Amino acid sequence: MPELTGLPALPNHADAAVYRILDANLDRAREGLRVIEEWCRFGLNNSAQTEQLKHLRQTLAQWHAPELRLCRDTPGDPGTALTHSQEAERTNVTAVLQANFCRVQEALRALEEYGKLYRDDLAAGSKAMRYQVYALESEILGGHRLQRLRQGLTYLVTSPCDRLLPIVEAALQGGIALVQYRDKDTDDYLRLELAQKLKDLCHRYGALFLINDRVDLALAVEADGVHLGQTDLPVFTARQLLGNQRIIGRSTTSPDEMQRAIAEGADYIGVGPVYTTPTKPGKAAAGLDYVRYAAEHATVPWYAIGGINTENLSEVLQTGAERVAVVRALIEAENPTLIAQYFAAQTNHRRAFHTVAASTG
Ligand SMILES: Cc1ncc(COP(=O)(O)OP(=O)(O)O)c(N)n1
Ligand SMILES: Cc1ncsc1CCOP(=O)(O)O
Ligand SMILES: [Mg+2]
Repeated sequence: MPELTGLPALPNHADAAVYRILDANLDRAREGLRVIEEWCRFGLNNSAQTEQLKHLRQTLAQWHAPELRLCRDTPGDPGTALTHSQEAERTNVTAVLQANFCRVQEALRALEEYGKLYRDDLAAGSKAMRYQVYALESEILGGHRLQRLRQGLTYLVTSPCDRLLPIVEAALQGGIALVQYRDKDTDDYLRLELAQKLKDLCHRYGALFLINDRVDLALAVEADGVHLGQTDLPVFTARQLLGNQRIIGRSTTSPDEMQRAIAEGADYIGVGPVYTTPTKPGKAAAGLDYVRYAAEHATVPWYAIGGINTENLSEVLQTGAERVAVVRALIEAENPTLIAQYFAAQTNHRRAFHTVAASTG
């Protein structure tokens, strides 16, 4: 590599290619940071995060030396014509943020690796910056997670079936806000693979993705959280493993369990089974009385669950629920999109009713 002092000699072909890689990735990282910065500034009104992102962009600009720009050859770059079909699919702010965090991290990794052939300080600086961006991602999307949890009204809990991915995608197209991967019997290596695919799918639609029972799997696939029953890990232990940025849900079947789950720091609770259900054989129904109790006493988001379908949904909503979780109603539906749309419309309508009722006293 040429000396960096004064005007550089023209680099040979391999060096020029490295310079072009560095040039392209410095631009890519800065552009991605700018997209994220705009949300911190105008969407979150968070001046500390906005400043941090601006500082990162300025550091990248300082690294962008003239000799790197000089090697740019945009018309001769075969990559400029390539677009990924998912680039066009940005259905909401979360999807935009996720895509841009990913873009920045990839660019920083390329800068770190190719930077080693250019300047050690650029390589080391890119590595340090990548860790800062990971931390920012969990801060921004983590806070965002709880916000999205509060907004989400419809929850699909999966059960094993041959066409799980297309069924979940169809439900997401109908507006499902959360998906929980629940599968008790499959081998772990297959669960890991499927969980990863489901997470990618959910995130493409801006839905939250949680894992049933298994904190280790949730960590492995970087899920948005876990759902734990009364005999699963304690919320406190899961919190130690998952930190504050991920969602922890807890099943409850009685007022005592509800109060304990809230005191232990669950971010949301399942309330049910409202009706007996073959999905949880042998489990007694907690009934509509418990739904009524939740409507009056729950201080965290809560999902009515258990035996809920299009026929009894209005009864559950009229008893006070505004969020519902279902397995069979969607997994066994002939048209999961239509059913999901129905659930989304009814729960939205109910929330609007509750909002008006609260504002008029
Ligand atoms: C949203 C939601 N609520 C309740 C449950 C039930 O959890 P659990 O009691 O641990 O039973 P399993 O689902 O593990 O059989 C849930 N999964 N999701
Ligand atoms: C997992 C779970 N926890 C309480 S009820 C239930 C199953 C709900 O399944 P379905 O919606 O098919 O009745
Ligand atoms: Mg469980």
